[in-house]
Amino acid sequence: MLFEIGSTIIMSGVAGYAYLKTNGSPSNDAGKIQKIFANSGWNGRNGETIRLQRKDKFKGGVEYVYQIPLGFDRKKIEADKHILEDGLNIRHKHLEVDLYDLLKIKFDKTVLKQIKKILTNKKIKRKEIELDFDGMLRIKVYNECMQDQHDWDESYLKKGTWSVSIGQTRQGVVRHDFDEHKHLIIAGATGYGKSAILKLIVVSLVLQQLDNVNLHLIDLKGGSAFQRFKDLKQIKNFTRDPSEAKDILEAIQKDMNKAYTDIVDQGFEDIKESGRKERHFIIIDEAADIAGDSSCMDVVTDIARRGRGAGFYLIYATQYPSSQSIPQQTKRNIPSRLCFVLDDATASNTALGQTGAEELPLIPGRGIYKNVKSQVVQTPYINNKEIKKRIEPHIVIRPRKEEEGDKVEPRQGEKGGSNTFEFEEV
Ligand SMILES: Nc1ncnc2c1ncn2[C@@H]1O[C@H](COP(=O)(O)OP(=O)(O)OP(=O)(O)O)[C@@H](O)[C@H]1O
Repeated sequence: MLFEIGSTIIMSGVAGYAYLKTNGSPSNDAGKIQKIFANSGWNGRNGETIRLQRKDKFKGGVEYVYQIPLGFDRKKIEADKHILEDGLNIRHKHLEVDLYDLLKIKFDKTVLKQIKKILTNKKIKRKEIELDFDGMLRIKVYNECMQDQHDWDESYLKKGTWSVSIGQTRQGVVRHDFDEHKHLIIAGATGYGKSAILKLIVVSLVLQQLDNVNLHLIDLKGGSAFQRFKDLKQIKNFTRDPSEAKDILEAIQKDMNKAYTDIVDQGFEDIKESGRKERHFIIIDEAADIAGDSSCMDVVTDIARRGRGAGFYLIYATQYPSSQSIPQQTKRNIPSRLCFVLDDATASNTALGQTGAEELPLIPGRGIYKNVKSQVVQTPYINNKEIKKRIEPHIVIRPRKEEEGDKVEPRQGEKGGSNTFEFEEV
């Protein structure tokens, strides 16, 4: 009986598979792509269509290489990539079950369970695509979604450098090298990973450049994400109070001016050429809260413009990207962006200079990192327990206010000792 049910299902599966193959219906991805291009008006000016040149299989997907017609607007397709992705994920009346999956079925009492599993897997799998242009249009179709969490470990560090891991793609780790690309704007709706990546950047900088990194943390979000860092010996300024932000920014600007003059006076073009080792990071989390204060924003813009040469790098995070929270001049001086999901295309355009962030899946840590080119990444995730473990050896117990006059020297924190700092877990 079981055998009969199983073999009937398999035979109808094989028949369905053969039907789809011979019928030439656009159940195959190449056919679907061609149809989507025609229906979306993405073809060339005279209606010329893209032409499939090659189809290469790789592990986990297929790459389709197309010749593109004259007048083809690649920006339009990049912006509307989701249309292509949605089209490829439209299901037919027949589920596109692989013949290979059917042939793997074992005829025992679990046969129905196995078939159900194959069909369920098929239903929840979503294809994702990547686009590339190099004279040809390359569309990589992946059979499965990107992994939705990458736990951070020490292998993400690159000791002695200013290059920090910012994301993971299918091809590997994506890094932001602050000495090369300098400042960074981070945007994203609440709850999708801004604080998490800021914490990871702080931890990475501390562990990679223990003696050379100077951190200025301006945490205006009202939460306590940065609180755990405030007693690190690398912290030069820390505030959660918007009214203190202006004084701190002005003091940083003064130091930046001095560093800049020293470097230029010594005949160097920038800090890298001067061989100086120290760098300053000004990290502002919720930048929108100081956006209305023109004196603060003048300093921010000045750091964005002149900080690169002096080794003063800005990391500017906001959940409300608008022309007010990210002024045009600041934006122009910060080409690197990391953007998590945003409410709409306008916000994506403001933060990223392109649409797309509004179409990201609702997965914490999923973002678009844009430097020279933009790519979808999953930011590595470090939890608070791991952060505590990593930074604890670098905590110093600072003198309390009343002791300051007595010039008490800061002491190094000891693991498990009486100086162990208490952390607030958020
Ligand atoms: N890269 C990631 N991988 C997996 N989970 C993540 C990642 N980043 C964040 N999360 C999860 O999402 C939660 C919210 O992240 P986070 O606090 O960074 O958001 P946020 O954008 O800063 O939000 P808010 O602005 O409200 O503080 C985290 O507590 C964590 O559980």
